Amino acid sequence: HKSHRLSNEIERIVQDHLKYDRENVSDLWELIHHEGEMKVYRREVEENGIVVDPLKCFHTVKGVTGREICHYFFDPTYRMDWETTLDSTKVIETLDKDNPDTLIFFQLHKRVWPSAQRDSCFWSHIRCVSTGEEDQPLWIVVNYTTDHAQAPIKSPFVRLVANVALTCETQIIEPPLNPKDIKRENLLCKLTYVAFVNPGGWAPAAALRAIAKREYPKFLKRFTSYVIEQTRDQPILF
Ligand SMILES: CCCc1ccc(-c2ccc(S(=O)(=O)CCO)cc2)cc1[C@H]1C[C@H]1c1ccccn1
Repeated sequence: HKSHRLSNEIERIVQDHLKYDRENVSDLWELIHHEGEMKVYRREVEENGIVVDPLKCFHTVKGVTGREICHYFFDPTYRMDWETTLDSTKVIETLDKDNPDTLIFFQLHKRVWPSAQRDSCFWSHIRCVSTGEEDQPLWIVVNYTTDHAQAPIKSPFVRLVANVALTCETQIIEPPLNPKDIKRENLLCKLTYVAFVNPGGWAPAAALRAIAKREYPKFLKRFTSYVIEQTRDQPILF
C-alpha cells in the first residue's frame, strides 16, 4: 500500500499496543470495576499535578467477531449511536481514499462540570494482524492524538491528549466440522481496551477519577451491547 505522512508514527504506536496491551495486569493495577466478563483496571498516575491514569479493560463478548467490534468502533457512521459523551464528531481527513484504514477525527466532548469543555483531534487506524499461532487473526483500532490545521485549539476548549487502543481476538467455541456452519453462538470475542488520556488543562483529580471510574465501564458496556444488537441478524463478518 501507499504510505503517507503518518505511516511511520502509526506503525510505531500500533506495534507498541500489540506488544503490551494484552499482557496481564500486575498488582500495580487496581480493579475498579468487575461486571460479568468485564474487568476494568486503573493505575493512579499524575503528571505535573494532572491525572493521567492509564486504564485497561478485559472483556469477553459472545456472538460477535473481533472484526465486527473493531469495525463499529472505527467507522464514523455509528459513532454517535454508542458514544454518549460527545457533543459532535467529524472526520477532517482520510489519509488514503483507496485504502481508508486511517481517518483523522475532530471531536467535541460533552462538558463535565466543573472542568472546561474538552475537544480532541486524533488519527484512528484499523488493522487486521495475523499473529500466526491463533486460528483467528487479531483486529486492532488505535486512536492517537495528532495536530491538524482544521482542528485549531480555540478557547474555551481544552485539547485532550489520548492514546487509546481496542484489540480483539475471535475464538470459535465448539467449531462445527464445516466452518460454513459456524453460528453466532459459536463466537467469542476477547477484547482488550487501553486508554491513556491526559485531560489537557487542570481538572480536579478526585472528580476526574470518579468520572473515569463511572464512564469507562458504562461506555464499554454500551458500546459492546450496541455491536451485539447491530450484528444480531447479520451475516458473520470474520
Ligand atoms: C474531562 C473528560 C475526560 C475524558 C475525555 C475523553 C475521554 C475519552 C477519549 C477517547 C475515547 S475513545 O475510546 O477513543 C472513543 C472516541 O470517541 C474515550 C474516552 C475520556 C475522559 C475521561 C473521563 C473519562 C471518560 C471515559 C469514558 C467516556 C468519557 N469520559
